[in-house]
Amino acid sequence: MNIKFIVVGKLKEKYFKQGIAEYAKRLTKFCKFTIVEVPDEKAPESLSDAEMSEVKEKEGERILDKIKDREYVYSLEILGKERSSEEFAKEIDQLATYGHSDLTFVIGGSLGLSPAVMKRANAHISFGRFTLPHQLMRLVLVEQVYRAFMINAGSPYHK
Ligand SMILES: C[S@@+](CC[C@H](N)C(=O)[O-])C[C@H]1O[C@@H](n2cnc3c(N)ncnc32)[C@H](O)[C@@H]1O
Repeated sequence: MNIKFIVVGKLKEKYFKQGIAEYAKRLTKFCKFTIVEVPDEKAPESLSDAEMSEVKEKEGERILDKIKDREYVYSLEILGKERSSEEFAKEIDQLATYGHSDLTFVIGGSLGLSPAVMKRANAHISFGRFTLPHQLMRLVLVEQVYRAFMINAGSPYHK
C-alpha cells in the first residue's frame, strides 16, 4: 500500500521532523510512505475574507496537482468525521481489501483547505474540534496511521 501525505509549507522545527522520521521508519514494514510538501502562499497578518479564500484556492490548486485519479483521498478537517483508532484501522483494512492501494491524506495550511480540495476528498477526518497547528497535525496523523497498521497486525502496541 502507498500512503502519501500532501501538506502545505515546509516543516522547519527539528522536533517535529524527528518525530515524523521515527514513525516514517516504523511504517516501512507496512507501506511505502511519502510526504509531499506544496509551497504555502505568502499571506500578511490581516486578510479580508476574499483574500483568505484566494490563498486557500491557490494552495488548493497546488494540492490537487499532486493527486492522481486513482488515489483515495482523506482530507483533514476540523468539521470532518471523527472516528476511533479501531474504526480507522478497520477502514484502512477494508480499503485495501477493495483494491485501494493508494491512500492520500491532505492537511491544509494555516488558513485551512479550499472547497475544491474538500470536494475531491473521498472521506473527511476530524481529530476533534481543537485546532491543531498543521505541522503538529502531520505528526499526530502519522502516529495514527502507524497505530492503524499495528491494530490490524494484532500488535499489543495498541491498548
Ligand atoms: C491551523 S489548521 C487550519 C485552521 C483553519 N481555520 C481551518 O478551519 O481549517 C491547519 C490544518 O490542520 C488540519 N487540522 C487542524 N486541526 C484539525 C483537527 N482537529 N482535525 C482535523 N484536521 C485538523 C486541517 O487540515 C487544517 O486545514
